[in-house]
Amino acid sequence: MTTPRIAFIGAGNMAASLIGGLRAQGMPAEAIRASDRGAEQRAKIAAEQGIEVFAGNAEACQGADVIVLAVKPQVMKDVCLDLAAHLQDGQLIVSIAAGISSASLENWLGPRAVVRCMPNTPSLLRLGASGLYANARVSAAQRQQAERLLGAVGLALWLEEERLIDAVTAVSGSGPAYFFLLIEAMTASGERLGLPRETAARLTLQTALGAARMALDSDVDAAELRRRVTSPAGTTDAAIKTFQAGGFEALVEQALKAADNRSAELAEQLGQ
Ligand SMILES: NC(=O)C1=CN([C@@H]2O[C@H](COP(=O)(O)OP(=O)(O)OC[C@H]3O[C@@H](n4cnc5c(N)ncnc54)[C@H](OP(=O)(O)O)[C@@H]3O)[C@@H](O)[C@H]2O)C=CC1
Ligand SMILES: O=C(O)[C@@H]1CCC=N1
Repeated sequence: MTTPRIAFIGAGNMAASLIGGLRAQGMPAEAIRASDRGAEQRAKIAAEQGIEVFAGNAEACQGADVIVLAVKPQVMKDVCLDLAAHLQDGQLIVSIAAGISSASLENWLGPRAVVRCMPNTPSLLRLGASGLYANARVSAAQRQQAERLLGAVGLALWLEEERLIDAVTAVSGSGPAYFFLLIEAMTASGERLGLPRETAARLTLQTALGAARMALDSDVDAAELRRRVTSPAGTTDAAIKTFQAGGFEALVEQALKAADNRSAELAEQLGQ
C-alpha cells in the first residue's frame, strides 16, 4: 500500500500525539500536514515534527487522502461548514472529536466516508488505544487506511455500533487521566509517609508500568494478579479493604458513567 497523505485539522495535544506516533513509526514528514488557527501552535508542531503547516484548513486538505478532524467538539461544526466546499471526492474523513456523530459530520460536510475514532494521548509513544467506527460509505481500502493510521500509534479496535464510541471515550479516551490521578495521589501519599518526593514518584511510576506489563503479559486476569499480591491479613489486604470501604469500585463506575453521559450530551448539544 502506498503511503496515504494525511492532513490534520487542528494541531493541538491529540494531533501532536498522533503525528509524533506516525513519525516515530517511520511515516515521512512530507506525507503529513497540519493546519491550526494559532500561529504559535503551527510553529511548534512544524519545529517538533518537521511537517508543513497551514493557516487555512482548506489549503491543508488539498490533495490529502485522509483528513483528520482534530479540533475541539465545540468548534467542529464551524470548521466543517467552512471545509465542506473544499473537499475532494474520495477523501476519507477521520474525526477524533468526543461526542460528534458521523451523522452530524455528514450534515455539515455532505455525504462523506467518515471514520469516527477515539484515540488517547499515549499514542505519542505508540502505546495508544483507539476504538473506531466506519460509516457505510467507507470502502474496504479506506478502512485499512484508518486502521493503519490509528494502528501505527497503538491498539486500534473496530466497533460495530457507533454508540459504543461513548463507552470507549469513557474507558480509554479519558482513561490516561484516571491513571495519572492515581499516580499523583500515590506519589503524594508516599511523600506524606516520609519518602523523598522523587523516590515516591519513581516507585509509583515503575509500579504502574510493572502492573500494566504483568496484566498484559499474564494468562490470568487482573483480579487473580491482585489476589497474588494480597497476603491474608497483610499490608495489601489492609489497603484494598480501605479502598473498598470507601466505595472504590462504585466510584470508578460512576466516573466512567459520567464520561459516557458527557460524550452523549456533547452529541446532543453540539450535533445540531
Ligand atoms: N486530549 C485527549 O486526550 C483526547 C482528545 N480527543 C479529541 O481530540 C480533539 C482535539 O483535542 P485536543 O487535541 O485535546 O485539543 P487542543 O485544544 O489541544 O487542539 C485543538 C487545536 O485546534 C485549534 N483550532 C481551534 N479552532 C480551529 C479552527 N477553526 N481551525 C483550525 N484549528 C483550530 C486549537 O487552537 P486554539 O487553542 O486557538 O483553540 C488547538 O490548537 C477534541 O475533539 C477531543 O474531543 C480525543 C481523544 C483524546
Ligand atoms: O476530555 C475530553 O473531552 C477529551 C476526550 C477524551 C479525552 N479528552
